[in-house]
Amino acid sequence: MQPFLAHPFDSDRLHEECGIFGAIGVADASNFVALGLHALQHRGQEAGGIVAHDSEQGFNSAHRFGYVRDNFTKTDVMATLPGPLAIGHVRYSTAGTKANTAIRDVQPFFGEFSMGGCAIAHNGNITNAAALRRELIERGSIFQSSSDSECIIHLMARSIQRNIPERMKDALRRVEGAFSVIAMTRTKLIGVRDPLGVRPLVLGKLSDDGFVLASETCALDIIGAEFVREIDPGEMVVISKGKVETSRPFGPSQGRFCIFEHVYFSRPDSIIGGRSVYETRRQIGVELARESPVEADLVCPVPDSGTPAAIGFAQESGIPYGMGIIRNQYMGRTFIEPTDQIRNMGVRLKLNVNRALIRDKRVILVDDSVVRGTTSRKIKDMIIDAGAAEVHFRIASPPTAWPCFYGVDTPDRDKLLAAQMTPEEMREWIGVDSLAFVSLDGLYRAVGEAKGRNRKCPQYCDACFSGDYPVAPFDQLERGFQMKPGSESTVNEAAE
Ligand SMILES: O=P(O)(O)OC[C@H]1O[C@H](OP(=O)(O)OP(=O)(O)O)[C@H](O)[C@@H]1O
Ligand SMILES: NC(=O)CC[C@H](N)C(=O)O
Repeated sequence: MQPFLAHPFDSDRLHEECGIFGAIGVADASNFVALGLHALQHRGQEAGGIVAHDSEQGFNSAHRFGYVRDNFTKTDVMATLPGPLAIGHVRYSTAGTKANTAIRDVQPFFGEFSMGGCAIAHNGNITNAAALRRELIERGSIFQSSSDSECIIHLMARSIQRNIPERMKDALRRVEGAFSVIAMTRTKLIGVRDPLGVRPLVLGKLSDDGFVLASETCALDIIGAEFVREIDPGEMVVISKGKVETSRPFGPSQGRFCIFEHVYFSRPDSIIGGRSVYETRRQIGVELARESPVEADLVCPVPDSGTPAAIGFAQESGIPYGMGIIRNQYMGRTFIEPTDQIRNMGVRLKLNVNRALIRDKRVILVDDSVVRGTTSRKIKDMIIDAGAAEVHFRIASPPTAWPCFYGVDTPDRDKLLAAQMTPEEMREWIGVDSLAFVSLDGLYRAVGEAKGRNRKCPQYCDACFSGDYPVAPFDQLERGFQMKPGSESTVNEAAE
Protein backbone atom coordinates (compact mmCIF):
# COMPACT_ATOMS: atom_id res chain seq x y z
CA MET A 1 0.00 0.00 0.00
CA GLN A 2 1.28 3.44 -0.81
CA PRO A 3 1.62 5.86 2.10
CA PHE A 4 -0.55 8.99 2.35
CA LEU A 5 1.00 11.60 0.15
CA ALA A 6 0.57 15.28 0.72
CA HIS A 7 -0.91 16.64 -2.47
CA PRO A 8 -1.29 20.32 -3.16
CA PHE A 9 -4.37 20.05 -5.36
CA ASP A 10 -6.66 18.14 -3.05
CA SER A 11 -8.93 20.49 -1.23
CA ASP A 12 -11.32 20.16 1.65
CA ARG A 13 -14.24 21.60 -0.34
CA LEU A 14 -15.73 19.43 -3.01
CA HIS A 15 -17.07 22.09 -5.36
CA GLU A 16 -15.34 25.39 -5.80
CA GLU A 17 -14.71 28.23 -8.14
CA CYS A 18 -12.33 31.17 -7.93
CA GLY A 19 -11.80 34.24 -5.79
CA ILE A 20 -10.38 37.55 -7.01
CA PHE A 21 -9.15 40.65 -5.21
CA GLY A 22 -7.45 43.93 -6.18
CA ALA A 23 -6.20 46.99 -4.28
CA ILE A 24 -5.05 50.46 -5.39
CA GLY A 25 -3.84 53.60 -3.65
CA VAL A 26 -2.39 51.95 -0.56
CA ALA A 27 1.19 51.27 0.50
CA ASP A 28 2.18 47.66 -0.18
CA ALA A 29 -1.09 46.79 -1.88
CA SER A 30 0.01 43.15 -2.18
CA ASN A 31 -0.39 42.72 1.60
CA PHE A 32 -4.03 43.78 1.31
CA VAL A 33 -4.45 41.42 -1.62
CA ALA A 34 -2.95 38.52 0.36
CA LEU A 35 -5.39 39.17 3.23
CA GLY A 36 -8.32 39.52 0.82
CA LEU A 37 -7.41 36.27 -0.91
CA HIS A 38 -7.11 34.54 2.45
CA ALA A 39 -10.73 35.56 3.18
CA LEU A 40 -11.71 34.16 -0.23
CA GLN A 41 -9.84 30.88 0.15
CA HIS A 42 -13.10 28.92 0.28
CA ARG A 43 -13.61 29.82 -3.41
CA GLY A 44 -10.42 28.16 -4.59
CA GLN A 45 -7.73 26.18 -2.85
CA GLU A 46 -5.58 24.74 -5.63
CA ALA A 47 -3.31 27.70 -6.15
CA GLY A 48 -3.01 31.46 -5.90
CA GLY A 49 -1.15 34.32 -7.48
CA ILE A 50 -0.49 38.02 -7.00
CA VAL A 51 0.78 40.66 -9.46
CA ALA A 52 1.90 44.03 -8.11
CA HIS A 53 3.16 47.21 -9.72
CA ASP A 54 5.67 49.69 -8.39
CA SER A 55 6.83 52.79 -10.27
CA GLU A 56 10.51 51.90 -9.83
CA GLN A 57 10.40 48.13 -10.09
CA GLY A 58 7.58 47.77 -12.60
CA PHE A 59 5.39 44.64 -12.57
CA ASN A 60 6.25 41.72 -10.32
CA SER A 61 4.40 38.50 -9.78
CA ALA A 62 4.31 35.33 -7.67
CA HIS A 63 2.27 32.22 -8.43
CA ARG A 64 2.14 29.30 -6.03
CA PHE A 65 0.26 26.05 -5.45
CA GLY A 66 -1.65 25.72 -2.21
CA TYR A 67 -3.06 28.03 0.39
CA VAL A 68 -2.57 31.78 0.62
CA ARG A 69 -1.49 31.49 4.26
CA ASP A 70 1.33 29.11 3.33
CA ASN A 71 2.67 31.25 0.50
CA PHE A 72 1.73 34.89 0.69
CA THR A 73 2.58 35.51 4.34
CA LYS A 74 6.27 34.85 3.82
CA THR A 75 8.32 38.01 3.87
CA ASP A 76 10.65 36.75 1.15
CA VAL A 77 7.66 36.36 -1.22
CA MET A 78 5.84 39.55 -0.21
CA ALA A 79 9.04 41.63 -0.45
CA THR A 80 9.12 40.83 -4.17
CA LEU A 81 5.66 42.40 -4.65
CA PRO A 82 6.06 46.09 -3.77
CA GLY A 83 3.89 48.99 -4.88
CA PRO A 84 0.54 50.69 -4.41
CA LEU A 85 -1.36 48.56 -6.92
CA ALA A 86 -1.87 44.78 -6.89
CA ILE A 87 -4.36 42.09 -7.88
CA GLY A 88 -4.65 38.43 -7.00
CA HIS A 89 -6.50 35.20 -7.65
CA VAL A 90 -7.24 31.96 -5.79
CA ARG A 91 -7.98 29.17 -8.21
CA TYR A 92 -10.06 26.13 -8.57
CA SER A 93 -9.78 25.14 -12.20
CA THR A 94 -12.87 24.91 -14.36
CA ALA A 95 -10.95 24.78 -17.60
CA GLY A 96 -7.58 23.75 -18.88
CA THR A 97 -5.45 20.92 -17.58
CA LYS A 98 -7.48 19.59 -14.68
CA ALA A 99 -5.94 16.29 -13.70
CA ASN A 100 -2.65 17.89 -12.89
CA THR A 101 -2.92 21.64 -12.62
CA ALA A 102 0.17 23.34 -13.97
CA ILE A 103 1.67 26.49 -12.49
CA ARG A 104 1.34 28.09 -15.94
CA ASP A 105 -2.46 27.94 -15.50
CA VAL A 106 -2.37 29.86 -12.22
CA GLN A 107 -3.61 33.44 -12.47
CA PRO A 108 -3.26 36.44 -12.70
CA PHE A 109 -2.18 36.38 -16.33
CA PHE A 110 -0.03 39.16 -17.73
CA GLY A 111 0.28 40.75 -21.16
CA GLU A 112 2.60 43.49 -22.40
CA PHE A 113 1.02 45.84 -24.95
CA SER A 114 2.42 48.86 -26.77
CA MET A 115 0.78 51.12 -24.17
CA GLY A 116 2.07 49.10 -21.17
CA GLY A 117 1.42 45.95 -19.22
CA CYS A 118 -1.84 44.54 -17.96
CA ALA A 119 -2.59 41.70 -15.53
CA ILE A 120 -5.97 40.02 -15.26
CA ALA A 121 -7.67 37.75 -12.73
CA HIS A 122 -10.83 35.98 -13.83
CA ASN A 123 -13.60 34.25 -11.90
CA GLY A 124 -16.03 32.34 -14.07
CA ASN A 125 -15.80 30.23 -17.16
CA ILE A 126 -15.69 31.25 -20.80
CA THR A 127 -18.17 29.08 -22.67
CA ASN A 128 -16.68 29.75 -26.12
CA ALA A 129 -13.03 29.53 -25.00
CA ALA A 130 -12.16 26.51 -27.16
CA ALA A 131 -13.53 28.20 -30.28
CA LEU A 132 -11.73 31.46 -29.47
CA ARG A 133 -8.47 29.64 -28.76
CA ARG A 134 -8.65 27.85 -32.13
CA GLU A 135 -9.28 31.11 -33.93
CA LEU A 136 -6.54 32.98 -32.05
CA ILE A 137 -3.95 30.26 -32.62
CA GLU A 138 -4.76 30.23 -36.33
CA ARG A 139 -4.14 33.98 -36.35
CA GLY A 140 -0.76 33.63 -34.67
CA SER A 141 -1.36 33.84 -30.91
CA ILE A 142 1.02 31.80 -28.81
CA PHE A 143 -0.78 30.53 -25.71
CA GLN A 144 1.24 30.01 -22.54
CA SER A 145 -1.37 28.11 -20.55
CA SER A 146 -4.32 25.77 -21.02
CA SER A 147 -6.70 28.13 -19.19
CA ASP A 148 -9.81 29.63 -20.79
CA SER A 149 -9.01 32.97 -19.15
CA GLU A 150 -5.86 33.48 -21.24
CA CYS A 151 -8.07 34.17 -24.28
CA ILE A 152 -8.84 37.58 -22.81
CA ILE A 153 -5.18 38.66 -22.98
CA HIS A 154 -4.84 37.49 -26.61
CA LEU A 155 -8.06 39.18 -27.66
CA MET A 156 -6.78 42.37 -26.04
CA ALA A 157 -3.53 42.06 -27.97
CA ARG A 158 -5.48 42.00 -31.25
CA SER A 159 -7.56 45.06 -30.42
CA ILE A 160 -6.66 48.32 -32.17
CA GLN A 161 -7.89 50.49 -29.29
CA ARG A 162 -5.38 52.93 -27.84
CA ASN A 163 -5.83 52.26 -24.16
CA ILE A 164 -6.11 49.16 -22.04
CA PRO A 165 -9.66 49.58 -20.68
CA GLU A 166 -10.93 49.98 -24.28
CA ARG A 167 -8.95 46.90 -25.36
CA MET A 168 -10.52 44.97 -22.51
CA LYS A 169 -13.97 46.02 -23.65
CA ASP A 170 -13.19 44.83 -27.18
CA ALA A 171 -11.92 41.51 -25.84
CA LEU A 172 -14.78 40.88 -23.43
CA ARG A 173 -17.40 41.60 -26.09
CA ARG A 174 -16.12 38.48 -27.87
CA VAL A 175 -16.20 36.35 -24.78
CA GLU A 176 -19.30 34.35 -23.81
CA GLY A 177 -20.18 32.86 -20.46
CA ALA A 178 -19.44 34.06 -16.97
CA PHE A 179 -16.73 36.51 -16.08
CA SER A 180 -16.02 38.72 -13.16
CA VAL A 181 -12.61 40.15 -13.96
CA ILE A 182 -10.21 42.30 -11.95
CA ALA A 183 -7.36 43.79 -13.99
CA MET A 184 -4.55 46.27 -13.45
CA THR A 185 -2.36 48.46 -15.58
CA ARG A 186 0.54 50.54 -14.25
CA THR A 187 -1.88 53.11 -12.85
CA LYS A 188 -5.39 51.71 -12.95
CA LEU A 189 -7.43 49.05 -11.19
CA ILE A 190 -10.24 47.72 -13.40
CA GLY A 191 -13.29 45.62 -12.52
CA VAL A 192 -15.84 44.12 -14.94
CA ARG A 193 -18.82 41.82 -14.66
CA ASP A 194 -20.38 39.93 -17.56
CA PRO A 195 -23.77 41.14 -18.78
CA LEU A 196 -25.61 38.60 -16.62
CA GLY A 197 -23.44 39.22 -13.56
CA VAL A 198 -23.25 35.47 -12.95
CA ARG A 199 -20.31 35.79 -10.55
CA PRO A 200 -20.07 38.38 -7.79
CA LEU A 201 -17.82 41.47 -7.60
CA VAL A 202 -17.90 44.27 -5.02
CA LEU A 203 -16.22 47.64 -4.56
CA GLY A 204 -14.77 48.74 -1.23
CA LYS A 205 -13.00 51.85 0.04
CA LEU A 206 -9.99 52.03 2.34
CA SER A 207 -9.10 55.74 2.26
CA ASP A 208 -9.50 58.80 0.00
CA ASP A 209 -7.38 57.20 -2.72
CA GLY A 210 -7.51 53.62 -1.52
CA PHE A 211 -10.01 51.30 -3.22
CA VAL A 212 -10.41 47.55 -3.42
CA LEU A 213 -12.38 45.14 -5.60
CA ALA A 214 -13.29 41.70 -4.29
CA SER A 215 -15.41 38.65 -5.06
CA GLU A 216 -17.23 38.89 -1.74
CA THR A 217 -17.77 41.36 1.09
CA CYS A 218 -16.08 39.04 3.64
CA ALA A 219 -12.81 40.04 1.93
CA LEU A 220 -13.53 43.71 2.67
CA ASP A 221 -14.14 42.99 6.35
CA ILE A 222 -10.75 41.36 6.87
CA ILE A 223 -8.91 44.55 5.85
CA GLY A 224 -11.40 47.00 7.37
CA ALA A 225 -12.55 48.33 3.97
CA GLU A 226 -15.93 50.02 3.78
CA PHE A 227 -18.43 48.38 1.41
CA VAL A 228 -19.30 50.89 -1.34
CA ARG A 229 -21.48 48.85 -3.72
CA GLU A 230 -21.67 45.83 -5.97
CA ILE A 231 -20.39 46.22 -9.50
CA ASP A 232 -23.52 45.91 -11.65
CA PRO A 233 -24.00 43.13 -14.22
CA GLY A 234 -22.44 44.40 -17.47
CA GLU A 235 -20.56 47.26 -15.76
CA MET A 236 -16.88 48.18 -15.99
CA VAL A 237 -15.22 50.39 -13.37
CA VAL A 238 -11.82 51.98 -13.86
CA ILE A 239 -10.22 53.28 -10.66
CA SER A 240 -7.30 55.69 -10.69
CA LYS A 241 -6.11 58.51 -8.41
CA GLY A 242 -9.08 58.13 -6.08
CA LYS A 243 -11.68 58.33 -8.88
CA VAL A 244 -14.04 55.55 -9.95
CA GLU A 245 -15.23 55.84 -13.56
CA THR A 246 -18.02 53.60 -14.73
CA SER A 247 -19.20 52.42 -18.16
CA ARG A 248 -21.52 49.76 -19.67
CA PRO A 249 -19.58 48.09 -22.47
CA PHE A 250 -22.18 45.45 -23.33
CA GLY A 251 -25.41 47.42 -23.63
CA PRO A 252 -28.46 46.80 -21.47
CA SER A 253 -29.02 43.37 -19.95
CA GLN A 254 -30.96 41.72 -17.20
CA GLY A 255 -28.83 40.20 -14.42
CA ARG A 256 -28.93 36.45 -13.77
CA PHE A 257 -26.76 36.00 -10.69
CA CYS A 258 -25.82 32.42 -9.77
CA ILE A 259 -28.33 31.21 -7.17
CA PHE A 260 -25.86 28.54 -6.01
CA GLU A 261 -23.63 31.33 -4.63
CA HIS A 262 -26.35 31.80 -2.00
CA VAL A 263 -26.64 28.07 -1.34
CA TYR A 264 -23.00 27.01 -1.16
CA PHE A 265 -20.16 29.05 -2.64
CA SER A 266 -20.21 32.31 -0.81
CA ARG A 267 -19.21 32.64 2.81
CA PRO A 268 -22.17 32.97 5.18
CA ASP A 269 -20.77 36.26 6.54
CA SER A 270 -20.87 37.86 3.07
CA ILE A 271 -23.64 40.15 1.90
CA ILE A 272 -24.99 39.58 -1.62
CA GLY A 273 -27.58 41.84 -3.21
CA GLY A 274 -28.11 43.46 0.19
CA ARG A 275 -28.91 40.08 1.79
CA SER A 276 -26.88 38.20 4.34
CA VAL A 277 -25.87 34.82 2.91
CA TYR A 278 -26.31 33.31 6.37
CA GLU A 279 -29.87 34.65 6.63
CA THR A 280 -30.73 33.36 3.15
CA ARG A 281 -29.44 29.90 4.04
CA ARG A 282 -31.36 29.92 7.35
CA GLN A 283 -34.48 30.91 5.39
CA ILE A 284 -33.96 27.99 2.97
CA GLY A 285 -34.12 25.74 6.05
CA VAL A 286 -37.39 27.40 7.06
CA GLU A 287 -38.85 26.77 3.58
CA LEU A 288 -37.63 23.18 3.67
CA ALA A 289 -39.29 22.55 7.05
CA ARG A 290 -42.57 23.98 5.70
CA GLU A 291 -42.41 21.99 2.46
CA SER A 292 -41.16 18.66 3.80
CA PRO A 293 -41.86 18.22 7.50
CA VAL A 294 -41.04 14.94 9.23
CA GLU A 295 -41.37 13.68 12.80
CA ALA A 296 -37.97 13.34 14.43
CA ASP A 297 -35.95 13.92 17.60
CA LEU A 298 -32.99 15.89 16.30
CA VAL A 299 -31.99 18.22 13.45
CA CYS A 300 -28.28 17.97 12.56
CA PRO A 301 -26.36 20.01 10.00
CA VAL A 302 -23.84 18.46 7.66
CA PRO A 303 -21.08 20.98 8.32
CA ASP A 304 -20.19 23.53 7.13
CA SER A 305 -22.49 24.69 4.36
CA GLY A 306 -25.57 22.86 5.72
CA THR A 307 -25.39 24.58 9.12
CA PRO A 308 -27.52 27.73 8.65
CA ALA A 309 -30.25 25.76 6.83
CA ALA A 310 -30.33 23.22 9.68
CA ILE A 311 -30.75 26.08 12.17
CA GLY A 312 -33.70 27.40 10.10
CA PHE A 313 -35.22 23.92 9.83
CA ALA A 314 -34.99 23.40 13.60
CA GLN A 315 -36.44 26.84 14.36
CA GLU A 316 -39.38 26.35 12.01
CA SER A 317 -40.13 22.74 13.00
CA GLY A 318 -39.51 23.13 16.73
CA ILE A 319 -37.32 19.99 16.67
CA PRO A 320 -34.14 20.35 18.77
CA TYR A 321 -30.92 21.24 16.94
CA GLY A 322 -27.68 19.42 17.70
CA MET A 323 -24.21 18.93 16.30
CA GLY A 324 -24.51 15.27 15.39
CA ILE A 325 -21.64 15.50 12.93
CA ILE A 326 -18.39 17.14 13.92
CA ARG A 327 -15.98 18.57 11.41
CA ASN A 328 -12.25 18.27 11.86
CA GLN A 329 -11.19 21.91 11.56
CA TYR A 330 -7.61 20.90 10.81
CA MET A 331 -8.57 19.00 7.71
CA GLY A 332 -6.98 21.63 5.53
CA ARG A 333 -5.18 20.11 2.63
CA THR A 334 -6.25 16.54 2.51
CA PHE A 335 -4.35 13.51 1.33
CA ILE A 336 -4.07 11.97 -2.05
CA GLU A 337 -6.29 8.91 -2.19
CA PRO A 338 -4.21 6.13 -3.71
CA THR A 339 -6.28 3.10 -2.72
CA ASP A 340 -9.96 2.29 -2.44
CA GLN A 341 -9.59 1.80 1.29
CA ILE A 342 -8.24 5.30 1.73
CA ARG A 343 -10.70 6.77 -0.77
CA ASN A 344 -13.56 5.38 1.25
CA MET A 345 -12.18 6.99 4.37
CA GLY A 346 -12.44 10.35 2.60
CA VAL A 347 -15.43 11.74 4.42
CA ARG A 348 -14.29 10.45 7.82
CA LEU A 349 -11.08 12.45 7.56
CA LYS A 350 -13.24 15.55 7.54
CA LEU A 351 -16.49 14.60 9.28
CA ASN A 352 -17.19 12.27 12.20
CA VAL A 353 -20.32 11.35 14.12
CA ASN A 354 -21.07 12.53 17.63
CA ARG A 355 -22.21 9.07 18.72
CA ALA A 356 -23.47 10.00 22.16
CA LEU A 357 -25.95 12.46 20.66
CA ILE A 358 -27.14 10.31 17.76
CA ARG A 359 -27.77 6.95 19.44
CA ASP A 360 -31.43 5.80 19.26
CA LYS A 361 -32.61 9.11 17.80
CA ARG A 362 -34.67 9.83 14.72
CA VAL A 363 -32.28 12.19 13.00
CA ILE A 364 -32.90 14.82 10.29
CA LEU A 365 -29.67 15.62 8.45
CA VAL A 366 -29.64 18.92 6.61
CA ASP A 367 -27.07 19.44 3.85
CA ASP A 368 -26.90 22.18 1.24
CA SER A 369 -26.67 19.95 -1.84
CA VAL A 370 -26.33 16.48 -3.30
CA VAL A 371 -24.06 16.42 -6.33
CA ARG A 372 -22.52 12.98 -6.86
CA GLY A 373 -24.16 11.67 -3.70
CA THR A 374 -20.87 10.46 -2.23
CA THR A 375 -21.10 12.62 0.88
CA SER A 376 -24.74 11.75 1.65
CA ARG A 377 -24.16 8.03 1.32
CA LYS A 378 -21.08 8.01 3.53
CA ILE A 379 -22.71 10.19 6.15
CA LYS A 380 -25.76 7.94 6.21
CA ASP A 381 -23.46 4.96 6.88
CA MET A 382 -21.77 6.78 9.76
CA ILE A 383 -25.08 7.82 11.32
CA ILE A 384 -26.54 4.32 11.08
CA ASP A 385 -23.30 2.92 12.52
CA ALA A 386 -23.68 5.26 15.46
CA GLY A 387 -27.08 3.74 16.26
CA ALA A 388 -29.58 6.26 14.88
CA ALA A 389 -33.17 4.96 14.87
CA GLU A 390 -34.14 6.73 11.62
CA VAL A 391 -32.28 8.94 9.15
CA HIS A 392 -34.03 11.64 7.12
CA PHE A 393 -32.16 13.83 4.64
CA ARG A 394 -33.35 17.36 3.90
CA ILE A 395 -31.44 19.18 1.16
CA ALA A 396 -31.28 22.98 1.00
CA SER A 397 -31.27 23.11 -2.80
CA PRO A 398 -33.25 21.41 -5.57
CA PRO A 399 -31.72 18.29 -7.19
CA THR A 400 -28.52 19.19 -9.07
CA ALA A 401 -29.35 17.61 -12.41
CA TRP A 402 -27.31 19.73 -14.83
CA PRO A 403 -23.64 20.67 -15.00
CA CYS A 404 -22.53 24.26 -14.49
CA PHE A 405 -20.55 25.76 -17.37
CA TYR A 406 -20.14 29.15 -15.72
CA GLY A 407 -17.27 28.66 -13.31
CA VAL A 408 -18.21 25.80 -11.03
CA ASP A 409 -16.49 22.50 -11.13
CA THR A 410 -19.54 20.25 -11.34
CA PRO A 411 -19.07 16.87 -12.99
CA ASP A 412 -20.57 15.70 -16.27
CA ARG A 413 -24.28 14.82 -16.30
CA ASP A 414 -23.61 11.12 -16.05
CA LYS A 415 -21.99 11.65 -12.64
CA LEU A 416 -24.78 13.82 -11.25
CA LEU A 417 -26.99 11.63 -9.11
CA ALA A 418 -30.13 13.64 -9.85
CA ALA A 419 -29.55 13.34 -13.60
CA GLN A 420 -29.60 9.57 -13.29
CA MET A 421 -32.30 8.95 -10.71
CA THR A 422 -35.65 10.18 -9.46
CA PRO A 423 -35.73 11.52 -5.87
CA GLU A 424 -37.24 8.19 -4.72
CA GLU A 425 -34.44 6.24 -6.44
CA MET A 426 -31.92 8.60 -4.83
CA ARG A 427 -33.48 7.94 -1.42
CA GLU A 428 -33.11 4.23 -1.96
CA TRP A 429 -29.55 4.51 -3.28
CA ILE A 430 -28.45 6.67 -0.35
CA GLY A 431 -30.33 4.31 1.96
CA VAL A 432 -32.31 6.70 4.16
CA ASP A 433 -35.84 6.69 5.53
CA SER A 434 -36.80 9.85 3.66
CA LEU A 435 -35.18 12.39 1.34
CA ALA A 436 -36.55 15.78 0.29
CA PHE A 437 -35.14 18.76 -1.58
CA VAL A 438 -36.31 22.35 -1.27
CA SER A 439 -38.37 23.30 -4.34
CA LEU A 440 -37.02 25.80 -6.87
CA ASP A 441 -39.77 28.24 -5.85
CA GLY A 442 -38.94 27.68 -2.18
CA LEU A 443 -35.31 28.53 -2.93
CA TYR A 444 -36.36 31.69 -4.79
CA ARG A 445 -38.56 32.72 -1.86
CA ALA A 446 -35.60 32.23 0.48
CA VAL A 447 -33.45 34.58 -1.60
CA GLY A 448 -36.16 37.23 -1.32
CA GLU A 449 -38.34 36.61 -4.39
CA ALA A 450 -41.71 36.46 -2.62
CA LYS A 451 -43.50 35.16 -5.73
CA GLY A 452 -40.92 32.51 -6.44
CA ARG A 453 -39.27 31.93 -9.79
CA ASN A 454 -40.39 33.93 -12.79
CA ARG A 455 -40.69 31.13 -15.34
CA LYS A 456 -40.55 33.34 -18.43
CA CYS A 457 -37.65 35.40 -17.24
CA PRO A 458 -35.90 33.76 -14.26
CA GLN A 459 -34.32 36.25 -11.87
CA TYR A 460 -31.25 34.05 -11.28
CA CYS A 461 -29.07 31.58 -13.13
CA ASP A 462 -30.34 28.25 -11.82
CA ALA A 463 -29.15 26.10 -14.75
CA CYS A 464 -27.71 23.45 -12.41
CA PHE A 465 -31.24 22.77 -11.15
CA SER A 466 -33.45 23.69 -14.10
CA GLY A 467 -31.30 22.97 -17.15
CA ASP A 468 -32.19 26.49 -18.37
CA TYR A 469 -28.83 27.88 -19.45
CA PRO A 470 -28.88 31.67 -19.78
CA VAL A 471 -25.90 31.60 -22.17
CA ALA A 472 -25.71 28.75 -24.68
CA PRO A 473 -22.62 26.68 -23.69
CA PHE A 474 -21.03 26.89 -27.14
CA ASP A 475 -17.95 24.68 -26.62
CA GLN A 476 -20.01 22.03 -24.83
CA LEU A 477 -22.60 21.95 -27.59
CA GLU A 478 -19.76 21.42 -30.08
CA ARG A 479 -18.64 18.49 -27.94
CA GLY A 480 -22.11 16.98 -28.12
CA PHE A 481 -23.71 18.24 -24.91
CA GLN A 482 -27.51 18.01 -25.19
CA MET A 483 -29.47 20.90 -23.73
CA LYS A 484 -32.89 20.26 -22.24
CA PRO A 485 -35.36 20.11 -25.14
CA GLY A 486 -36.98 23.51 -25.61
CA SER A 487 -34.56 25.25 -23.26
CA GLU A 488 -32.98 27.30 -26.09
CA SER A 489 -35.66 29.90 -25.41
CA THR A 490 -34.29 30.49 -21.91
CA VAL A 491 -31.03 31.84 -23.30
CA ASN A 492 -30.87 35.46 -22.21
CA GLU A 493 -31.40 37.49 -25.38
CA ALA A 494 -30.29 40.73 -23.81
CA ALA A 495 -26.91 39.15 -23.18
CA GLU A 496 -26.32 38.15 -26.78
O1 LIG B 1 -22.92 14.83 -3.42
P1 LIG B 1 -21.47 15.18 -3.32
O2 LIG B 1 -20.75 15.09 -4.64
O3 LIG B 1 -20.76 14.42 -2.25
O4 LIG B 1 -21.41 16.73 -3.00
C1 LIG B 1 -22.23 17.35 -2.04
C2 LIG B 1 -21.43 17.76 -0.84
O5 LIG B 1 -20.40 18.68 -1.24
C3 LIG B 1 -20.40 19.80 -0.38
O6 LIG B 1 -19.60 19.58 0.74
P2 LIG B 1 -18.16 20.24 0.97
O7 LIG B 1 -17.44 19.32 1.85
O8 LIG B 1 -17.54 20.62 -0.31
O9 LIG B 1 -18.46 21.65 1.59
P3 LIG B 1 -18.72 22.31 3.00
O10 LIG B 1 -17.61 21.91 3.88
O11 LIG B 1 -18.75 23.76 2.68
O12 LIG B 1 -20.06 21.83 3.44
C4 LIG B 1 -21.85 19.92 0.03
O13 LIG B 1 -21.97 20.65 1.23
C5 LIG B 1 -22.31 18.49 0.16
O14 LIG B 1 -22.06 17.98 1.44
N1 LIG C 1 -13.49 28.77 -11.06
C1 LIG C 1 -13.08 29.77 -11.73
O1 LIG C 1 -13.59 30.88 -11.66
C2 LIG C 1 -11.95 29.42 -12.65
C3 LIG C 1 -11.45 30.54 -13.53
C4 LIG C 1 -10.85 29.98 -14.81
N2 LIG C 1 -11.90 29.47 -15.67
C5 LIG C 1 -9.80 28.92 -14.50
O2 LIG C 1 -10.03 27.74 -14.76
O3 LIG C 1 -8.76 29.28 -13.98
